[in-house]
Amino acid sequence: MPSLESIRKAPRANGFASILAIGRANPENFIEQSTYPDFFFRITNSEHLVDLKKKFQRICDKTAIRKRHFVWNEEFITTNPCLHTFMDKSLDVRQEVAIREIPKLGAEAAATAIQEWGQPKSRITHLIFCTTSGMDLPGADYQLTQILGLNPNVERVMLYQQGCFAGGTTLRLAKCLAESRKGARVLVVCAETTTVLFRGPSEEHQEDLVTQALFADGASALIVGADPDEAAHERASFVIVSTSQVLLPDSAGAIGGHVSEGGLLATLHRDVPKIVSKNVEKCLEEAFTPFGITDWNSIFWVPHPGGRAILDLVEERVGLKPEKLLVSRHVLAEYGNMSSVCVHFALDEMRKRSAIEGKATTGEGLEWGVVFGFGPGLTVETVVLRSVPL
Ligand SMILES: CC(=O)CC(=O)SCCNC(=O)CCNC(=O)[C@H](O)C(C)(C)COP(=O)(O)OP(=O)(O)OC[C@H]1O[C@@H](n2cnc3c(N)ncnc32)[C@H](O)[C@@H]1OP(=O)(O)O
Repeated sequence: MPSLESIRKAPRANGFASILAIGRANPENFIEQSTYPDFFFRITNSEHLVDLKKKFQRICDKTAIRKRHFVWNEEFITTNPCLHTFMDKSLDVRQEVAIREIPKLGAEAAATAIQEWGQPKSRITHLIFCTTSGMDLPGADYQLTQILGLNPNVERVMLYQQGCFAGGTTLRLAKCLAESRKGARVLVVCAETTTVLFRGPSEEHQEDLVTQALFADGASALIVGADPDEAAHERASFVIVSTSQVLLPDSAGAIGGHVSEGGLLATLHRDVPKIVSKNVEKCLEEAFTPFGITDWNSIFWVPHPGGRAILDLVEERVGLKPEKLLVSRHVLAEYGNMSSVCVHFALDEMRKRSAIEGKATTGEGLEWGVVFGFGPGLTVETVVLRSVPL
């Protein structure tokens, strides 16, 4: 009889978990941010709120967002008057769309990742599905398993209602799963939609205008596994070296989201950029001290682009060269804040740009890099990556 110790040890992977493929998807429908204030006030019958519209225009102008994609369209909003007001009962309408669209959008991103990976989907052993949109039982993980025809014995983890830091959470969990069993291949899917939080403007709740100006719809998918099978042409883009999660001091209530009959109401305190930027260096020190790295311009950067002001203040406080945050700024500009999805888009963008620009590695020619997830709590996920040679 084998000993318990040998049973425990035998099936573990030898190496670090790596990202073996990245896929993404956005709904076809998109709206340019320059036209969004007119559109938003028109479709919610709010054009009489002239000053509020001017304020919304000022906010949209400052977001540094060029366009955002949405699963919903004008007809959906105009035919559902409960979405024109601030807090009418609207959960059923929102749920119906989110429960239908989230698995579909996720499946689209997953199909792209599986295609790049080039392996039979029967090799997928685990699924992590993450969304802040449309809770259901069985959940979006089940729906995705059905749509893609994954093995019924795929081991699923469903993460609902985590918020924007969860792009990092999924990397942390995928690393644990991939390294815990030889041959494990983890499909990570994040999918988000604003269907849950779209609402008409209100003079009494002007802070919600920031939410209406920032968030957007999209999905990302990764295949994560250790010990790439070179004979089968598996190839890593980034190695996941270490992960950590922390709650920031004095940040309670800074970012939150409350679900009620009126949908998901996000709260974003004005000080979010200040709180995040004040704490980023400590996160970096804790994550990189074991590797002897102290020059934050010597690593590649993939922070969640939660808002332009967050990126600006992080850049200023850490003393980063302007090119360090270009990839995150690009994702914010072209897609808006897609919550958990954003950092995965940024990783995809980074490896592709690095290849096009003839850089030596997937991380802009650098060896080490960091992914930051920021979200409710205020929670920060810090993920240390190693790039791979191109
Ligand atoms: C959901 C998750 O889990 C994780 C997330 O990603 S949460 C999202 C995190 N993102 C944020 O918190 C947004 C960060 N903020 C920003 O990027 C910027 O402040 C912004 C783009 C919204 C505005 O840019 P800015 O440089 O601050 O412009 P500024 O001129 O100061 O503000 C524009 C208007 O917005 C208002 N405003 C800015 N931030 C606000 C806030 N958090 N709440 C309410 N109003 C706000 C200002 O009062 C100002 O109004 P007036 O023009 O009437 O004076």
